[in-house]
Amino acid sequence: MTPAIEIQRLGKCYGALVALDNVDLVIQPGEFFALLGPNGAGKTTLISILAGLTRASHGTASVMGYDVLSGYREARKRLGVVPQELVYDPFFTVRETLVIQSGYFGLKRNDVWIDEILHHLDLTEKAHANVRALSGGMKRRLLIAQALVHKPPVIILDEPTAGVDVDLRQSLWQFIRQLNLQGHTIVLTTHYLEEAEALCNRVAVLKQGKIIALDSMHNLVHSTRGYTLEFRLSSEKLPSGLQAWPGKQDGCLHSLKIKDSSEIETALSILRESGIQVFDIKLLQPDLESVFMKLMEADSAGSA
Ligand SMILES: Nc1ncnc2c1ncn2[C@@H]1O[C@H](COP(=O)(O)OP(=O)(O)OP(=O)(O)O)[C@@H](O)[C@H]1O
Repeated sequence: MTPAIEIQRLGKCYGALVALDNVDLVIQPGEFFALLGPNGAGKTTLISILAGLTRASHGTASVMGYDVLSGYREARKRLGVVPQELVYDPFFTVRETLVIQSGYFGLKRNDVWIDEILHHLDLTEKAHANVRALSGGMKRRLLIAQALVHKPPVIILDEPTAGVDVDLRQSLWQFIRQLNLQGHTIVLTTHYLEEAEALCNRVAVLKQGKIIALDSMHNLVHSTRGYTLEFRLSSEKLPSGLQAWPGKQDGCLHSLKIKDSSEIETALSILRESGIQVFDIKLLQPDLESVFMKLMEADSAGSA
């Protein structure tokens, strides 16, 4: 099967700064893929190279088998990119913007699809409004609509929900999920890790231009073994039986790392016997955020 995206030994330098450092990555058709990383990791640079907006210093990148340089037009036709920055032409209405964008891809009769996108992005009522009169969140929705006018098989969303309210986020994700179920490949960058965790099947974590983790979402989230038992006590001091357990403390709020359910039992019986009152108790499962934080810490320790 031709990969949706194939990147080999891709590098990008801005003077002495290495923004991408020999990145290899293959994303298969139909994947819902998360490209994560802290600010400045190189996500937008990678996306710009795929969209033909930035030239790589070395290496190759292709979209649905078309090289982004030598097969630029074919690659671009198959890719829809929602950019992070709000860029728009203030002189047109929402609908005109989408008709013009369709024209770039040689699509003359695209009204039915444009209506459908406007509906899903809750922009139908704004179809005839001038773009400059839209709120920030609506402008972002229009960017998403623009990226979808040519029904590209591969869709890259760079921080699509920044500044978008909760209601719209839900309907936006529903729409993107539906596109994914219809076979579109989705690549998402976001700093909302719970969104990535809920939506994506596979994930790459970039840091300083390098991929430091690449796995299925399930494997990555469960790569951290164990749970955290969090409880609020009547005392700042833990009973002596628990003092040597790994964990941390913030006043009367204590978090203990535990391996399995038998340790929950042990911890609770030690607390009961000590006579210290327990006000609140929670068992926290590992999530993408905790794994991400760990990866960042481990990598900094390794590179220090
Ligand atoms: N045009 C440019 N000139 C010089 N340096 C650049 C340029 N574009 C990006 N960089 C640098 O390249 C590195 C990667 O930036 P990039 O925007 O790709 O990161 P990012 O992962 O998208 O970050 P964010 O999450 O903040 O959007 C950063 O150190 C950035 O300062």
